[in-house]
Amino acid sequence: MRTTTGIAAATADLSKVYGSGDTRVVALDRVSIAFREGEFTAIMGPSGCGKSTLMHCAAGLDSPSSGSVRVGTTELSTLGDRQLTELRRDRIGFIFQAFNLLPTLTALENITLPLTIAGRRPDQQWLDRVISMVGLSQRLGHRPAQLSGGQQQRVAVARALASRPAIIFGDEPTGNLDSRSGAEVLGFLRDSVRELGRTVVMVTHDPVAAGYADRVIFLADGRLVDDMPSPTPGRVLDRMKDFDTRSRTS
Ligand SMILES: Nc1ncnc2c1ncn2[C@@H]1O[C@H](COP(=O)(O)OP(=O)(O)OP(=O)(O)O)[C@@H](O)[C@H]1O
Repeated sequence: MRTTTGIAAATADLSKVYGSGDTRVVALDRVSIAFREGEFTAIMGPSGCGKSTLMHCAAGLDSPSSGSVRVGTTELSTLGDRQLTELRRDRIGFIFQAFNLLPTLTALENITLPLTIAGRRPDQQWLDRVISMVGLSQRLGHRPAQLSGGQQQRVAVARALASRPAIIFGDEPTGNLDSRSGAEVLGFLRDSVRELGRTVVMVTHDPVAAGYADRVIFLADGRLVDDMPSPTPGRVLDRMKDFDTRSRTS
């Protein structure tokens, strides 16, 4: 689904504060960022800088303390719990570090589970395209225990794509994979953007993973501090080293 704005999701002055008094933590401090349609963005920054919080707020999994989030043209604060659940189900795909597959279901059943729960019929042509893109056509009857870690994450990628979501969020999607399987999954995420026209936003610690993205945004102490187009692993690594140097000298 194309919006008229060309923006798949955006935050404006998004802040998130956890706790109060001595335990108060400002996880996000007035972050304004737009994720453009058809773009693959990586979110990076030192541990605890707010990457996961940004992703969770942008995906409607967590609510802002102040500021706003929209997905497409929908302002999330205008939605009730049920509408928010439906928006997540219908318009957002998720891929986590843990594959989160149901062990008793086959690969195909796992892929179509969100659609089954929503009572929707899969768009068969789209599903076939997704399954062949991730190379699972010969494994559809296997259960997760009969698949390698890389294959299980491919099932999770196909599951995230099955409903043709406007935007896919990945939280360290290659964190549990060896480098070869990780490279495959990153290649599929890139193909989801290039070939299937999706929008992908991924949190990662890995400069090599970020090198697959079209753009890397960097957070530090809850603030957006840099925005790098056409990243390479080398440039991302240099930027990350810069954070290390500053935190040692400050
Ligand atoms: N539920 C919570 N309650 C209190 N503080 C929290 C909560 N979730 C996150 N925080 C704090 O907010 C800050 C940002 O956390 P977040 O998980 O977004 O960082 P991150 O950049 O994803 O970290 P990492 O790279 O280590 O996963 C951290 O200081 C964290 O301790």
